[in-house]
Amino acid sequence: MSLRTAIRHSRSLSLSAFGARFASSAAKLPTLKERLAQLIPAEIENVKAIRAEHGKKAFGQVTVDQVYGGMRGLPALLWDGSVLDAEEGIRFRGKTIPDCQQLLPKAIGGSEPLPEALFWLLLTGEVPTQEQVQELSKDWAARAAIPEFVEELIDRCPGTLHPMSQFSLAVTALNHDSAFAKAYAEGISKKDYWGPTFDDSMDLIAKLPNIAGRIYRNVYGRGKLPAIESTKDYSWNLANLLGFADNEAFVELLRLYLTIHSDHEGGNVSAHTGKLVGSALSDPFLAYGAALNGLAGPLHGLANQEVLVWLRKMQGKIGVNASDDDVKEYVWSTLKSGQVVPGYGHAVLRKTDPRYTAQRDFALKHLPSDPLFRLVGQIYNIVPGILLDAGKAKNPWPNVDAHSGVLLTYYGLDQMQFYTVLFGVSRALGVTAQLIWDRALGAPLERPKSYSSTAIKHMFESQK
Ligand SMILES: CC(=O)SCCNC(=O)CCNC(=O)[C@H](O)C(C)(C)COP(=O)(O)OP(=O)(O)OC[C@H]1O[C@@H](n2cnc3c(N)ncnc32)[C@H](O)[C@@H]1OP(=O)(O)O
Ligand SMILES: O=C([O-])CC(=O)C(=O)O
Repeated sequence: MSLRTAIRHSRSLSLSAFGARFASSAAKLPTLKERLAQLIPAEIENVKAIRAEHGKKAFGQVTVDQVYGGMRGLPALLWDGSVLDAEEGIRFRGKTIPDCQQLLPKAIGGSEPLPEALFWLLLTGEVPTQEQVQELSKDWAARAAIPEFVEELIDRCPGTLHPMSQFSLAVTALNHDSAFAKAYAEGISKKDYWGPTFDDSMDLIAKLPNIAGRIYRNVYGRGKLPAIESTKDYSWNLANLLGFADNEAFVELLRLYLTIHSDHEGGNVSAHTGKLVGSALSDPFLAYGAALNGLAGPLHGLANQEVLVWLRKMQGKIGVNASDDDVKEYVWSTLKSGQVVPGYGHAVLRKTDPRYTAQRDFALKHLPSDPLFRLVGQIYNIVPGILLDAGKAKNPWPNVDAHSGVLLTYYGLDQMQFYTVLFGVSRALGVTAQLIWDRALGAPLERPKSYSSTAIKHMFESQK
């Protein structure tokens, strides 16, 4: 088959064609791994064709300011699961959040998308059937148990150790049973890397609820962990492990939460870290442990904790039904003391984050008169103007973290230090999806060039 025919062939295997072919016999629907195995050869050809045609073309200039400025806007990474537009926000394989809410399979009686479906979409670019999603839920439930020594490791952590540190410790320790590390040690061929990477990724995702639940119950004294239920979906099981499955609205919130926090293209700290560490052929557990350490920073995933801490401090200082003027004064005092307003601003986005909007819509539906939700809305009307007046932030609008904590708090999950763990459960979907593709496409070791300030000066002085 010629290159072009192969690419055309891969495109023609769109969901509809594929679905139609298998519609006659539901039993023949491929599993996620089988579907990936079908997609990989054509995608390898697709990438070859892109490189053959465009490989020597330039995106544009790299400026010295970009080197000093956190590489903003530098085109440097391949990431297939999602692409971020500064104005519109995220699209998962071309689909907006409202598209996903409409198109992805849901739980029976539910109205939010299932994160299982989002993972399928991220990996394949295709919307799975209800049945494929159910199979994935079952598969993850079957893989959910964590080794006893990891349970002991978590149990021995002092309650004062931040839940994110406990989370990253436990995820790193899962590398003990890595299929990829074992296969590599046994001399697996490069072309087969993706298989054990897929298996590890599925194990990792499946085990995160038990890890998160155990940390939550240990740190906050919530008693014994229930067993995973194999007939329930991933979010229900996570809610159950945390002790909130009785509340169907909370389970729906988790489904939405895990879907929208999963992926935000490749350059954010957690995604890029996972990809970078994976490029050394560290297995998915090691790569994701590293990603979690990045997510635990206050300018990234920890901002969801910081928002709630900040809101509570604000309420402590100016009361629960404060006037706009009091809120304004509090925001200015935050800025004047050299701190950031958590939950506002973004490295790429220049408009309100659609993940914020999705959570606001959820709040309007489920908790419209909650006082903390009202405060979040009040702040939305105040902070952007102040950040614009302050004149530094390039984006004065709220990001995803400005809204998540208020929803969790409403349902009784008010332990703010735990919030980033939930973010970490979700982000595993996006990071592992790309790790699998990276290994399938033979992505090389990442190793960009660095310069010292002296070298930069010399380079341009010698050009004068
Ligand atoms: C899931 C996520 O990771 S979403 C982001 C979560 N993080 C937060 O919400 C923390 C608050 N926000 C911020 O700190 C920033 O907006 C970031 C880290 C998200 C993005 O940083 P950058 O891309 O560097 O933002 P930007 O180019 O607009 O920064 C320019 C200046 O404005 C400041 N600024 C940006 N956002 C804010 C903010 N929310 N409050 C106060 N100052 C801000 C920056 O600190 C920077 O100041 P400096 O020149 O003194 O260093
Ligand atoms: O894109 C970013 O830099 C940060 C972010 O919102 C995310 O990772 O979800």
